[in-house]
Amino acid sequence: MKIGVIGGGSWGTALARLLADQGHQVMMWVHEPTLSASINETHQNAVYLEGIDLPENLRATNDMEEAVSGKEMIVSVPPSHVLREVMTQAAPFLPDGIPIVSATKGIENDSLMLVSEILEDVLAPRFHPFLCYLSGPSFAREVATCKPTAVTIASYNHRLAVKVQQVFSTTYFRAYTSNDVVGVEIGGALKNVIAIASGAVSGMELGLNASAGMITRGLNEITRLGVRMGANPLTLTGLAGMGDLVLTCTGGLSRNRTVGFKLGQGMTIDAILSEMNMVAEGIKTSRSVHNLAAKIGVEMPISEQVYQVIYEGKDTRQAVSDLMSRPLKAELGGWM
Ligand SMILES: NC(=O)C1=CN([C@@H]2O[C@H](COP(=O)(O)OP(=O)(O)OC[C@H]3O[C@@H](n4cnc5c(N)ncnc54)[C@H](O)[C@@H]3O)[C@@H](O)[C@H]2O)C=CC1
Ligand SMILES: O=C(CO)COP(=O)(O)O
Repeated sequence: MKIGVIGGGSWGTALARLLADQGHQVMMWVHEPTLSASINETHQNAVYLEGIDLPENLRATNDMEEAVSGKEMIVSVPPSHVLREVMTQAAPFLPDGIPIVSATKGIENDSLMLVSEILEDVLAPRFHPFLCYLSGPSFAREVATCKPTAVTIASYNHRLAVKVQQVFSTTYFRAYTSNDVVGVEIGGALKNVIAIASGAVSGMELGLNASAGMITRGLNEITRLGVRMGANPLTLTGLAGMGDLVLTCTGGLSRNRTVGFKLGQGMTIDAILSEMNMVAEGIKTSRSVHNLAAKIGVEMPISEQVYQVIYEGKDTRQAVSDLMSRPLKAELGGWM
């Protein structure tokens, strides 16, 4: 197949490499003008996935038309804050009737839209039946080094999900299908916020009990929001929910966990961001969740503390103290 990948960050590059590894002709659109030339010359993405060799049938371009027109499948992987802008640029060149696979995780700040809602906003209705969402525990570097990985592909269109599942699955990459788009999206977006909290717990050296408590209560509030928005709670016990939450909260490769760890050690968010060239989606998502939870009346105590630490400069130890002194309650209240 001829496949276009929109977004040449670490995840776009890892997915493009996976597809090229299967023999497909892959053209990857990258934002930075100098990066496309360097990828084509060196067959490495030195900025976002250093040290990984890329096959010759993976090419990069800055020209959106070249990346999109004439393709038989599109993979959309920009960070969520530029997704609307980038896919608006791509829309005029999209061929009709081809799968559009989104792998971005996040919730848009001002509109509070999920990635699926942004894409449906930007793309004409005839493209909507061809949208699907790939999510789950999948560090780019591990996928790029062929480590066994399992993900979920969600779509309202079951036949499309099965088709895309077959295109992506390899001996080391196993995709499951789901019809729960909202559940898969909420899991992927919210785990990044909880990973910041979990990293902060480690940065403050609060111990393993606290980490396990944070992950479990994090899953509780993710499920509460998901169910309110129409998700199947079982989706949130699956790969795109608990799976990705555990990976991101515990894995050293997580950018979100690293941001939280540094906050827990006392660094300011500005200082942390000044040394990062990659995205930690949980930073912006915590702001969306703060507004979304207030708008629809869902209690999200951990996400709210992450918001206050990042956007209001609250001390991380005070945040933990505030969480521990909330009114006592039953474990399974709220979403059952
Ligand atoms: N890296 C990973 O392991 C995984 C990432 N994801 C998700 O994939 C999405 C993309 O993240 P990564 O590939 O990790 O990105 P990254 O953090 O590796 O790189 C940042 C990306 O943002 C792009 N960018 C920055 N400013 C831009 C602009 N103004 N216009 C267009 N593009 C711009 C850069 O070109 C680059 O592609 C995120 O939603 C992330 O949560 C999902 C699963 C795994
Ligand atoms: O989404 C991811 C793994 O599934 C990547 O997590 P980070 O963005 O925290 O690195």
